[in-house]
Amino acid sequence: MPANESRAKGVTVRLEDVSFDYGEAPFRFDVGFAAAKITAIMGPSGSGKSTLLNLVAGFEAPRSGRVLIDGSDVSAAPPSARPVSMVFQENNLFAHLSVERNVGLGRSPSLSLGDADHAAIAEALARVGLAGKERRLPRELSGGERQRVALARVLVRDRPVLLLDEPFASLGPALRDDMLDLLANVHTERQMTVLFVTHQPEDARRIGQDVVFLDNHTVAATGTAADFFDGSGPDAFRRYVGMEAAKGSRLDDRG
Ligand SMILES: Nc1ncnc2c1ncn2[C@@H]1O[C@H](COP(=O)(O)OP(=O)(O)OP(=O)(O)O)[C@@H](O)[C@H]1O
Repeated sequence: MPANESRAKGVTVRLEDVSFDYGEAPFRFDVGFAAAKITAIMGPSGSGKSTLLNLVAGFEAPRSGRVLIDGSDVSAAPPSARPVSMVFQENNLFAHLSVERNVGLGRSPSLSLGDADHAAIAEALARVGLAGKERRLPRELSGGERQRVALARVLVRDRPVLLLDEPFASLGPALRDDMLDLLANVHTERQMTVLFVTHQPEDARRIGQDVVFLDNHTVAATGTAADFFDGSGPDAFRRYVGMEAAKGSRLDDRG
């Protein structure tokens, strides 16, 4: 994209007295996310992290309350009408489409792409280190490269809010570090508002500016990453991080 073309900067995201349920124990979220920051969303398995992202993305609708993006009520808007991109742990790509076309979907869902679109796609693929792999199919890429394609699609889509649901969880530690660096650099350039679900305290600490900690289908604590990680974070969070660290060391023992 030419330097003078305007880019979407991060905007605030707010769940205002949102309630939701899948027919069982209800969720309740009343929480705001600062514009242009990376917020790590953490919490035990089943606490509601993916559900929260799905409410922001529009894959689920609140029973009551409102989802506000940049102050506008998007509660009734379908996902495609929200200024949001989302990257999942895997399966972000269409298996039968080339890298280039998978990224192109971020510009045009019908893949009607003009010269400017092709230039933006090439720039994004170069940015994530995939120049030369445009014609490959997803199965011809490594797991890390597939997540880079998903990130390139986010870049060409250029929405002000980026939702990441454990995007690097299936990658090994070295690759994960590379992806975190790439994400941090892209965030510095684009300044989008990032909601980043992760089970890895070290990932949250490395790129998170704020932390939202969920427990039992609701927000148990919020604060800056510095507050959470300097030892003064909430008790429930310290217990959770202790449990995750213990799990990690058991895995290391096995490896
Ligand atoms: N589509 C669904 N239908 C019914 N129940 C669901 C559905 N999706 C999630 N749940 C339930 O809602 C609760 C919260 O799930 P959610 O995926 O939001 O948790 P999470 O914090 O992201 O967990 P994890 O860390 O394991 O990914 C869980 O008890 C889950 O079983």
